Amino acid sequence: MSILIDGKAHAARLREEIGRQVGRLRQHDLITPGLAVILVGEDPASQVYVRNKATQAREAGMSSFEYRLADSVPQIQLLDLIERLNCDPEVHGILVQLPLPPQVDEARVIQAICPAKDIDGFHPINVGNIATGGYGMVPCTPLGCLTLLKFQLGDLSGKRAVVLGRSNIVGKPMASLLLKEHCTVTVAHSRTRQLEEVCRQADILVAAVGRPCLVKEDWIKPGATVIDVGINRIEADGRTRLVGDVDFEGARKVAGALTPVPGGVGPMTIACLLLNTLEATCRQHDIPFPDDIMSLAWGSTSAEMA
Ligand SMILES: NC(=O)C1=CN([C@@H]2O[C@H](COP(=O)(O)OP(=O)(O)OC[C@H]3O[C@@H](n4cnc5c(N)ncnc54)[C@H](OP(=O)(O)O)[C@@H]3O)[C@@H](O)[C@H]2O)C=CC1
Ligand SMILES: Nc1nc(=O)c2c([nH]1)NC[C@@H]1CN(c3ccc(C(=O)N[C@@H](CCC(=O)O)C(=O)O)cc3)C=[N+]21
Ligand SMILES: [Mg+2]
Repeated sequence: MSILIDGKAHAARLREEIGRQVGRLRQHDLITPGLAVILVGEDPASQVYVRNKATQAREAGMSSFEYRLADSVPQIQLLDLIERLNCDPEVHGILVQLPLPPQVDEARVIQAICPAKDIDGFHPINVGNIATGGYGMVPCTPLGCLTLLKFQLGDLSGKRAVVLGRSNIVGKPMASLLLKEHCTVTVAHSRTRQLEEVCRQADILVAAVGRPCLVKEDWIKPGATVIDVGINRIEADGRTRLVGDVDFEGARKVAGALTPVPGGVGPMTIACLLLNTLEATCRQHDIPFPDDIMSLAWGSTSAEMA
């Protein structure tokens, strides 16, 4: 049986540490980190995430500003709001929940966000800086995955990593981060041939495809570390249930360690969003922050703790 990587517990620890740092900022520097979240439309799942983000931001001592816009909102109105938030000194981080409705140009909206306040790490300036080895905001979901991987495995150098999915918000930045950690990285997607064989090579398998239970037991190399990013709502026995992109019951027979859904990557995504907001706040006020923001995320690895 494999080790269960408890993302929920990790995220709670990380949020506590963030809360302490926020307390310090408020007391010594009289600054309260502020997070603005924009939600367009009424997608129920998105509403849950936005609510969780706002609640957890407040619990960590941050200010949270929520903007709910109608599905039919004209693009110019969204761009105007972003411009206002860019100039607002009480807002240190801006997140626009994706996807956006068809009348809105997603790339245009992302580029409107001031890169220093782009806590999602989606702005081309941040993407480019990360890809070329410089400083940039790191997207929250891949950062959460990397944090869990480093906790579980310590040094990732030389490991074979397979990232399943190539989206701008998960797959591509995940591959970029793993490469930075000196993994040998393969990115697989819907056109990949012999997908199962490719996956079976992986010491580290990150699944981010949005296909319920796609990854089966026999796609996994025995002992591999499996990170399941997928959040899929399925109907089973007349009720909806949340499942990942990995067949959990099968995978736990062969994997060395794996993340559950729920309780794995999801909570880490939100904790990393708060971490990015804290970091953005420090940078905007010229307050020193640990060079390696990860040190806050993984104070100690499981190997060190054992
Ligand atoms: N836990 C969290 O915090 C988060 C979870 N998610 C979840 O992660 C999943 C992925 O999200 P996202 O990256 O936005 O998804 P996208 O739909 O943007 O991208 C999916 C990727 O998977 C590939 N793919 C789809 N089907 C297959 C298949 N059968 N075989 C191989 N590759 C396939 C696609 O290939 P191609 O490019 O060729 O089309 C694409 O690259 C979703 O379930 C989403 O809900 C997302 C963000 C955060
Ligand atoms: N600009 C932008 N940034 C994002 O980071 C972003 C986004 N848009 N659009 C949607 C996806 C999805 N996402 C999740 C966040 C938390 C959970 C989460 O907390 N999940 C809980 C369960 C929550 C539930 O019950 O639905 C868990 O896995 O345990 C899931 C998914 C962030 N995303
Ligand atoms: Mg997408």
